[in-house]
Amino acid sequence: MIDVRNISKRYGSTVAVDGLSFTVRPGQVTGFLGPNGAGKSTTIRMMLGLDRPSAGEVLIDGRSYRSQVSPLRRVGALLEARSVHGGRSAYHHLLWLAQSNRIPRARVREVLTLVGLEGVSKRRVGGFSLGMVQRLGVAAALLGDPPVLLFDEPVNGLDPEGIRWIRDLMRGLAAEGRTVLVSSHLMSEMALTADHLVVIGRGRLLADSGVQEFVAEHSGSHVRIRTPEPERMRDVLTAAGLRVRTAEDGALEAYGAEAARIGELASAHRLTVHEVSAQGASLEEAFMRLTGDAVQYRAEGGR
Ligand SMILES: Nc1ncnc2c1ncn2[C@@H]1O[C@H](COP(=O)(O)OP(=O)(O)OP(=O)(O)O)[C@@H](O)[C@H]1O
Repeated sequence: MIDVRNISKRYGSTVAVDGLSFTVRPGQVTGFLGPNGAGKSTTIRMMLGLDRPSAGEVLIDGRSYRSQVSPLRRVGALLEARSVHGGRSAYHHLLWLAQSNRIPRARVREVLTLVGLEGVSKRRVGGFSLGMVQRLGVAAALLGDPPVLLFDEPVNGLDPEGIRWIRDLMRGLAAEGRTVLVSSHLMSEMALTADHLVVIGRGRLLADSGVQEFVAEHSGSHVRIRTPEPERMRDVLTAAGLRVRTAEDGALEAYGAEAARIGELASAHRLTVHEVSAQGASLEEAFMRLTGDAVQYRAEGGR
């Protein structure tokens, strides 16, 4: 379990993370979502003790990363743009990591097989494709068989097969009871991978909920109604407990009921309708709406 307690991080006048608190629980994939520059990487770096919070603390299974006795056995991480010595073979890269963390040599073969690199383990990493480098990064994260795993934008630059592989892997790790946190700026990807979402913008918490709840609360799906009697229609819908707003073109938008129910209400009150249509909203739109202010601020404030 990861316990983020009121952490903040300033870089000069930039507030990268601003009083952030949330908990990442075991047995599920938690998506850590936010637009570019929201503070995801900074938060993950603070979880790993690579950056020190200006305030607050992060506890992993009750202790800070720095005070873990065998960190690689407690927490595995795949960071963005990781640098691997290009002249080394995959095997020697992992062996070096294993030996410096007192992890048995046999585990190197195990993780190479786990990520499907056993056939190329003697090749120089410098000649690896992005997908292979990513698999090697995952192998390193799994080396210490840790109960907690952090993945920072793991699907960036991967082809569809690689994306599916990472997704299945993360779900498998969570199913084994591990704590899995994965950052992304793509809502659509998280909807397929995560069970739980932590959404941040401008370094602040915007949402912390199950994926299903998030969809129900933020998807904004509604029914669009065009009628020559909008006032009366609005009264009928409101009386039936629905939330109604008027769109820019004068049509009504009703939230909280299916199109069929609205058709029935109109018919029961002898209201003429010219259109009753269900309007789905994608999760991506929900995410954009939620983080819109944060992004706008960034565009104005610049980096
Ligand atoms: N070392 C640093 N020095 C100065 N500013 C930094 C540093 N690291 C991050 N920042 C700033 O902190 C803010 C948050 O950056 P961070 O990389 O954590 O965001 P992110 O959500 O991971 O975004 P991205 O998806 O673009 O990586 C940004 O405004 C960034 O410019």
